[in-house]
Amino acid sequence: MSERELRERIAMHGKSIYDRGLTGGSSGNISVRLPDGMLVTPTNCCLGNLDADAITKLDQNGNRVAGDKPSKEAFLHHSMYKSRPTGQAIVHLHSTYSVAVSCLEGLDTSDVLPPITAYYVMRVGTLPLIPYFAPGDEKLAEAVEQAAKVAHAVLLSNHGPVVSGKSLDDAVYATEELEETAKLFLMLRNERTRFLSDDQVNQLRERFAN
Ligand SMILES: O=C(O)[C@@H](O)C(=O)COP(=O)(O)O
Ligand SMILES: [Zn+2]
Repeated sequence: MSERELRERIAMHGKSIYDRGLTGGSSGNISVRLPDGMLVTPTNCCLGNLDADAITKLDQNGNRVAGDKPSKEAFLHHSMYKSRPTGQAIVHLHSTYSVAVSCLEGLDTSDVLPPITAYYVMRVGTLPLIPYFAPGDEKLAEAVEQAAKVAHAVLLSNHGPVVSGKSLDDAVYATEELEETAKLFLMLRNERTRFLSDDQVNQLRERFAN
């Protein structure tokens, strides 16, 4: 895809995400890796109203070469790309159910959500919980870089998900699946639930490795 097409695709996904209430106001950010840097949404912009030409282009050192002032999480995206060599895009949202889960006590911090459905295992798999740091804190980027060595999706405590994918479409779809699974998790919290077995999960992981 050309840079122009990628810019338009970021704007298209941003609008779709915003219109469905998956992130509100000016929350969330999206990036796509380029051979010579990355495209990232500008800071304080509404994902529902992105101007493709204003999307920021950063070089490999994080210097702005085009577009508006970048997201304050641009260096977090940069850190995640370092740990995910096959990652081509990253999506960060304040999707309500995922954020709700990120605020719960007593989570398994190595893998927050249980294997409720096959599609969750296929699209997301493992979801480490990152300790709380303020948005834009460099320590947040360092923590994500470490966790992203073993998982392509992470959940920021009291904040929201950050998901990388082999394409922008993949990153968006995985973030949406994470949100649906967070919703199911909360719905099922007080129910006796049959999760997928270890064997079922391992079979899915072998067939659909991320
Ligand atoms: O939660 C935050 O402040 C950021 O993580 C965020 O979602 C939006 O920040 P910008 O991309 O700088 O607008
Ligand atoms: Zn955020």
